[in-house]
Amino acid sequence: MKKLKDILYQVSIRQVFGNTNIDVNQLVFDSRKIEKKDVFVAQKGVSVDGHLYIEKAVSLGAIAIICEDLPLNKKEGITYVQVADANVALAIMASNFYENPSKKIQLIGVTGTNGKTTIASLLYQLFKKAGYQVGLLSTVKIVVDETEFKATHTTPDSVTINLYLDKMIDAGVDFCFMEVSSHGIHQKRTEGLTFAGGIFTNLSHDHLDYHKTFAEYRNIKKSFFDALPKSAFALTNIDDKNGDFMLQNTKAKKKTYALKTLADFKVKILEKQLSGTLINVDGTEVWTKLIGVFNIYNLTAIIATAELLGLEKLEILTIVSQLESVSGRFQYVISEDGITAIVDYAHTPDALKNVLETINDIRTGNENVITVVGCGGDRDKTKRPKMAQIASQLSNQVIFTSDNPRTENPQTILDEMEVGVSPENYKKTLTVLDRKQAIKTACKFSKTADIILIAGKGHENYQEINGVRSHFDDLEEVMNCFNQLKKN
Ligand SMILES: CC(=O)N[C@H]1[C@@H](OP(=O)(O)OP(=O)(O)OC[C@H]2O[C@@H](n3ccc(=O)[nH]c3=O)[C@H](O)[C@@H]2O)O[C@H](CO)[C@@H](O)[C@@H]1O[C@H](C)C(=O)N[C@@H](C)C(=O)N[C@H](CCC(=O)O)C(=O)O
Ligand SMILES: Nc1ncnc2c1ncn2[C@@H]1O[C@H](COP(=O)(O)OP(=O)(O)OP(=O)(O)O)[C@@H](O)[C@H]1O
Ligand SMILES: N[C@H](CCC[C@H](N)C(=O)O)C(=O)O
Ligand SMILES: [Mg+2]
Repeated sequence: MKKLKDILYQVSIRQVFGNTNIDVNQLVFDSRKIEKKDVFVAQKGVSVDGHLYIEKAVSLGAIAIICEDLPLNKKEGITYVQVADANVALAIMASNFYENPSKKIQLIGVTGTNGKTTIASLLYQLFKKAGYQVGLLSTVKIVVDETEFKATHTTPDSVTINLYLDKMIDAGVDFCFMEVSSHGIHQKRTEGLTFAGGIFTNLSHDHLDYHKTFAEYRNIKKSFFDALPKSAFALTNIDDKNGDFMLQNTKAKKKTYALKTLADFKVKILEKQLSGTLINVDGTEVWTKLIGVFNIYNLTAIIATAELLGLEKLEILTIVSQLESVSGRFQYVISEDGITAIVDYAHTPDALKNVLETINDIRTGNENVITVVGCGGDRDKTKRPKMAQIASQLSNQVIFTSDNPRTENPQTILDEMEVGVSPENYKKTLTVLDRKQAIKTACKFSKTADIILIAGKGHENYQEINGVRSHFDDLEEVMNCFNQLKKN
């Protein structure tokens, strides 16, 4: 058992009622999960206020309450601690509770609009192949060296982060690569962690429902670099408009990577094919299975990171040529009749544009590009017309369909997308609400050499409609269609 006073170390406390020299069981922020002797941290959430559940937590056995606003009725025998910021307090307490695992590991955070999962997952692969024990906290999964766990968020809550970092310490992990989302930074999920390095990928339109303005979104990302310690490195994509801005106030060692601008780490693209890309790294030619200029940015970031973490250049380049693409990121299958289907997680305007430009770059000429795309419900609505315009502009045919409608009316989402299509592209577009049928339609429309892009859901193996998640897998669906075509 841990003492409450020990896990409160370095928390900014306003007032204490009761004894802090008490044994506590777990640190919990959801009253529904409270057990005897737990500490309940009340967070002012996005949809409800956790302070409303203080009494419930006490009735279920909580022995201490951490909150921003003290309740009027305090119960005898319960310790109440008023803190300046409950999210920050939770994160610091979570680090203390697990005895600061981030200090015992080389923790690298990856932030930016797109590319976080790709970079973190490739770094995981690279360091595993180099013989290290490695950890990964990503949108797709959490990995403690070789044991996989389900991920629910891109950046989990601070208790979950520290719990897995602690498991990593037990498993002898040397390096952990984690995605740092803007929600994560804003909700202080990464507060109090000791990072050995931070990587910035790029910044473009996303989450403007949550952050309201682009400047606010950008400043949140920057605050991650502002908080890095002097001992860490801060690696930025200097070709990105905001690459420089991110490192303006960091104390960490500033490092840059680029394909175009002068930078500490630079890579040149020599040849692009559907099977991979030939690159030049400081005079050495390397073949990679990764496709698309955006992925070469990701690759440059991982080569730079591996060097900054002390790996030998030759070893890095040898491993780079063996890296496999990440699931649901430009993952492709080719049918027996020679139709290519690409499944990609592009769910932002910039990502969709990059993927379609990549396809147009590697296509040979006469084939058609047929895109199946939708937009998620309960997410940034302003992405919708933009993504529809990009899809219709850069494809020969587009089928708009449902992504994860969540609690929204799927037809409304499609209507909001269609507003973005310019008149000259009207005839290219079609709406098929049901995603399975939309994929089938794309297959029916295509002939030998055509390319079908199924965008937005990548690795996801579910579709969320009205709070219910049913099994759905874009790759599985398109492969079924290809098999059906074969039979007919
Ligand atoms: C919008 C958002 O980020 N919401 C996150 C937030 O939830 P919330 O603030 O809405 O929580 P709430 O329901 O209002 O509850 C407030 C507090 O009361 C507590 N509570 C609530 C009910 C109750 O009966 N008892 C109780 O104690 C809750 O545990 C919570 O502490 O805090 C929760 C606990 O940490 C998160 O699970 C939840 O993620 C939701 C599920 C979510 O969908 N988040 C997405 C948007 C997200 O975070 N995405 C980013 C990636 C985005 C990207 O880069 O693409 C991510 O990092 O995953
Ligand atoms: N460096 C990049 N620049 C622009 N687009 C990219 C880049 N890397 C990947 N993409 C595109 O973005 C999609 C998502 O990539 P990835 O999953 O790596 O991003 P992410 O930042 O982890 O996203 P999320 O915010 O959902 O966690 C890919 O499927 C691809 O279309
Ligand atoms: N991390 C992103 C993923 C979006 C994926 C897309 N398929 C959707 O459901 O909108 C989000 O939660 O906004
Ligand atoms: Mg991700």
